[in-house]
Amino acid sequence: MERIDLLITGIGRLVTPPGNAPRCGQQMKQLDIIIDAALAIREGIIVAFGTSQDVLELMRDLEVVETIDVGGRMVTPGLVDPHTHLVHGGSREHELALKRSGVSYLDILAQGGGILNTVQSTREANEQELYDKACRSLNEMLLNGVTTVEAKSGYGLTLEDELKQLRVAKRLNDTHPVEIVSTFMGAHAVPLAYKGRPEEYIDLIVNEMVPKVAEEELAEFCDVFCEKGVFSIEQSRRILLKGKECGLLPKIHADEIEPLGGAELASEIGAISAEHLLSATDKGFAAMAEHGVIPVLLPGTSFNLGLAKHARARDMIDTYELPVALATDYNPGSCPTESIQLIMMLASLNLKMTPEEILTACTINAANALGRGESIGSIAVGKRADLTIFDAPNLAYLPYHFGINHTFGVIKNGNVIVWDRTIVAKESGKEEGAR
Ligand SMILES: N=CN[C@@H](CCC(=O)O)C(=O)O
Ligand SMILES: [Zn+2]
Repeated sequence: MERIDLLITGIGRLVTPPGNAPRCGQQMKQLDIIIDAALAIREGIIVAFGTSQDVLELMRDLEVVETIDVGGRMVTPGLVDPHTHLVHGGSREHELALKRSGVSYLDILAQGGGILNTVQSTREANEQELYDKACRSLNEMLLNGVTTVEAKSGYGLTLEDELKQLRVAKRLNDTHPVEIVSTFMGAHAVPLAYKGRPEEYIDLIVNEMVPKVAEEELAEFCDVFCEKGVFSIEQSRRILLKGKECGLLPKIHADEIEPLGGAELASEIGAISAEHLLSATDKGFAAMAEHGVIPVLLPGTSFNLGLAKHARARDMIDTYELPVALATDYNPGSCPTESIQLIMMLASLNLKMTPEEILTACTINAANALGRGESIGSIAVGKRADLTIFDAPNLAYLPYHFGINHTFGVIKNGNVIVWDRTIVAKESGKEEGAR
């Protein structure tokens, strides 16, 4: 008799974007909704879902090992956070007064603070300390309903310290229920030791760091902070093309503060995504649409930096038909929050995205920004059983009732990891190293 490992019943509302591909433009509003649903899982994979009546009929002759009733709650695909700086040492609350007095983000960096401050704390921390701190953040993300998280390096800025951050990310992936996707970001800032000699630091990145990270298979992506006073378009191109040559797919922090042309560069070199984009131009959006670059928007960062300007999500969706994704950008400087639900609220408030677009942006489009559209990001037969259970009557309730966590439960790889707002299991079905 065929076996079902977990049957989920009592789903008041099952909500998912359809398919595996990035959802562009008006497609972002189109979701599949099943009222009074059930879902069946075998070996971590969704094998059936539909109305309770249909699924229970299908289950009639099968051996069901475990059944859970979610009490009429709403179920969506597990949320995906495709842009974070998860692994780092220290925190930067001591810069708050400076920020509030009007000193800009880039000026704090130029004075040796900001990112460089966190570089110092990260270098001073050992792997266990970095692991423990990141693990606490990851637990917060999980409790918020997130099942996959991208994590960038970029607070080491020496070969050894970058590898240290990436090894911590790998260990988190091996031991924590949430899946971690690693990005090498040695080009996050020019370290103090190379002040005034950025080309020499870029030589180090290109000649030593990128090949070593690729050889040790410590990252899938390569990212650069392409910004005035940080890395120029030409420098970013050189680093990202080297990454691509070594098998690290390009991502880019693009046009966040100044319209340098990062969106155009992302298009030219075939980046999977371009992120931030507050100052990106129409030319940049058109190029991204032509080359299939996914915009990853980070409304928590513009909010926390107190900027009047926000990413032009409506133009990206309505005019350029881009597949917008959303992320926390969790980091100790510009966006110290793990809460994807706060980001959902800010996407509604400041980016004017609809609840349907927001769910699409946090699931299938975010999954595609990590090259994982085939396996996660939507509820479909054959996809991984990563699900979030919300204590909310409908999707609009999430950005509407803000400032609290609506996640009741999380299923990862078919295992119940969070139940009644509590982490109840430490394993996600990972084969190696699960705690
Ligand atoms: N903009 C560059 N990097 C991060 C901030 C990192 C930091 O301030 O520590 C970001 O994406 O916002
Ligand atoms: Zn970032």
